[in-house]
This record gives sequence, structure tokens and C-alpha cells, in this order.
Amino acid sequence: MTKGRLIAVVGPSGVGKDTLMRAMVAERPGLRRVRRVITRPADDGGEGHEPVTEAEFEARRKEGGFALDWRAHGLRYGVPVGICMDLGAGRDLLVNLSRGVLAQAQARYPRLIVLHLTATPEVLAARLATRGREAAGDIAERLEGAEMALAEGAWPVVTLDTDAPVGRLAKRAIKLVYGVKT
Ligand SMILES: Nc1ncnc2c1ncn2[C@@H]1O[C@H](COP(=O)(O)OP(=O)(O)O)[C@@H](O)[C@H]1O
Ligand SMILES: O=P(O)(O)OC[C@H]1O[C@H](OP(=O)(O)OP(=O)(O)O)[C@H](O)[C@@H]1O
Repeated sequence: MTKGRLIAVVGPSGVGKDTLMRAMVAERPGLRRVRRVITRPADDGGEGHEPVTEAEFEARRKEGGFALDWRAHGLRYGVPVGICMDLGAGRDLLVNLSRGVLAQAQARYPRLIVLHLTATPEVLAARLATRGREAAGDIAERLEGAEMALAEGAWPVVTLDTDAPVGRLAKRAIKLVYGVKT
């Protein structure tokens, strides 16, 4: 049984997952973010992922280097298997996950809490445009996938509407997440 809690931040592209995770870590010493491995070049000001090639990703996956992995937006995403060490040591971890891997995440890490971020389509479109990382076509593709319903599972879900200043959201998220017993 892992002692730390895995806090999965999920929601559509552009909803503010990375921004909120950064603010939550600043708000709560002891809470850490997981550095994801992604087949996307490094991007300044982004989440600070570990960039890898397709071949590197596949080699790491084959040798059991990922606790969880998925495909989205034409990219591959992996969560390093090293998170088990942190969780085992009692550290709480925040991680940006696909809504599609929650069942797998809970099977491996029973102390999973899902922080589900929501926003109206207008807010999402505006945020993706402001971030400016994707081209217009990619933004349209991300907006189409925004509506995915959250699969039901045994994991507790905290839902947070993100239409508020990030500092306030971080405080609210910490309070809600730590109010849940796992
Ligand atoms: N609460 C917020 N209020 C206003 N703008 C926000 C808020 N959260 C995020 N943003 C902005 O929205 C854009 C997308 O946020 P980001 O954290 O990259 O989303 P995600 O990780 O979910 O794709 C960024 O430009 C960010 O500065
Ligand atoms: O299956 P879904 O729940 O739709 O999630 C698919 C991907 O989309 C999100 O990434 P997002 O586009 O927000 O961030 P990224 O920019 O890091 O790719 C999320 O972090 C997943 O990596």
C-alpha cells in the first residue's frame, strides 16, 4: 500500500491544469509535481516535461519505465515509474493525467484523488489562444475533445470550475483535496 497520495489533475486542454498545479505546489510545501515524459520538444514556459523521441519513448516503455502512458494530440505521454518511490516514502504527488487512464492509475495507486477542472467552451478557447502554443487547427482538435465525460470509478472526484484567479483556485483546490479521505 502506497502511503503518499496521487492527485490526478484532469480536464480539457487549456483548462489550466499546469497553471493550477504550479500554484498548488507553491501553496503547499511537501506537495510535488510529477515531471512527465512527452514526445514533444522542450517548450519554454511550459510544464517542464522531459522531451524524448518516439524511439526513446518506446524503448523506455518496453523496459517498464512508465507507471502509466497514453497517446493524445499525436503525442505520447508517460509518467515515470519512479513515482512509486515517492509515494512509498509518503510524499503526495500531483500529476497531469489523461482522463482515459484513471482506472489504471487507481488499480496501481489506490490512494488516488481526481481533481477535475472545468471551464466553459468560451473560456477554453480563449485560454488556448492566449497560451499560443498550438496552431489554429490543433486548437480546434483540442476543443473537440474537451467534452469527454469522466469515467465513473471508485476514486473520489473533486470538481473545480476554473473561472477564477489562479491563487484563489489553488487555495480552494488544496482545501477540497485534503478534505477527502482516501
Ligand atoms: N485561472 C486562470 N485564469 C486565467 N487564465 C488562466 C487560468 N488558468 C490558466 N490560465 C491560462 O490559460 C492558458 C492554458 O493554461 P494551462 O495551464 O497551460 O492549461 P492546461 O495545462 O490545462 O492545458 C495559459 O495561458 C494560462 O496562463
Ligand atoms: O484524454 P484526455 O483527458 O483528453 O487527455 C489527453 C491529454 O490531454 C491533456 O493534455 P493537454 O492538452 O492539456 O496538455 P498537454 O498540453 O500537456 O498536451 C492531458 O494532460 C493528456 O495528456
